Amino acid sequence: MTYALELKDLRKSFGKTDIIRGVNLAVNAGERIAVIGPNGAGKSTLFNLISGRLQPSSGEVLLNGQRIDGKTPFEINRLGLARSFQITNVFPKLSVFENLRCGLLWHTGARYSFLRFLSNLDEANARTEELVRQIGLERKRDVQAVNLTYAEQRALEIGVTIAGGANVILLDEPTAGMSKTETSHFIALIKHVTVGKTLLTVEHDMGVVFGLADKIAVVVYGEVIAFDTPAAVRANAKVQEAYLGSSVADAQGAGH
Ligand SMILES: Nc1ncnc2c1ncn2[C@@H]1O[C@H](COP(=O)(O)OP(=O)(O)OP(=O)(O)O)[C@@H](O)[C@H]1O
Repeated sequence: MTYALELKDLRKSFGKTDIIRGVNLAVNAGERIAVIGPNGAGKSTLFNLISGRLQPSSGEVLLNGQRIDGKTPFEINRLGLARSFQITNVFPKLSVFENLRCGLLWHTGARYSFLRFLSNLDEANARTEELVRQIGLERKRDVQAVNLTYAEQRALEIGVTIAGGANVILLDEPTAGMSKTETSHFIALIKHVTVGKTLLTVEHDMGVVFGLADKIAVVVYGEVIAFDTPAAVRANAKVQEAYLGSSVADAQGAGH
């Protein structure tokens, strides 16, 4: 069976310090995964290893069954994995529509051939209009990105991330900095635009985690100590002790 994303005994050391210590993870196509864990557990490092920003010390990363460890972020993106805030760019002076069309055309390789660019344009425009609708920014279609609200900018970033048609999407804390209302609206939006795609998020907000994820991967001290449904993870004694316990302790500490 081919997984959308598979990590095999993945390891990463910085100098003599082992940060990722033998991670195995197999994600089915179409699953939404939240990666959680205490500060410094290695979540961002894991995302950096998957997206090619960092090279593993050992182990394998497979995207749709194909080895991608050792490849550049650009090559990995071309193979169908998109990460927000890394590969994608929102250009402040371009409108919502123009930003989305750039993301789309960039991925279709239009920049290599002007003739191909022209022949693809009608189709690209239609697809871009659809993206504008998908991210709920129809009324802001022609507004420059710089003039959008914060939540709208984040929605646009998600739109640009999915514009290239990647089937595996990595999002770093997609709702960070949003109000409660914006957050619940945004969870619905993420669910909507990632239907049929495989999604991995790094997330600290437990409301988002339990609202969004089919499965949760709990990373503690460079290892995945649990990978299961939200209900099973919530009930997992090891997780309660290692992670949820510590966040209760943090919350209590913050109250003093
Ligand atoms: N380039 C690097 N060189 C050395 N150490 C690093 C490097 N990048 C990360 N680390 C260390 O690796 C550990 C894991 O960091 P990482 O950012 O992956 O954790 P995290 O789980 O994403 O934390 P947070 O939730 O705080 O973002 C930390 O101790 C960090 O200091």
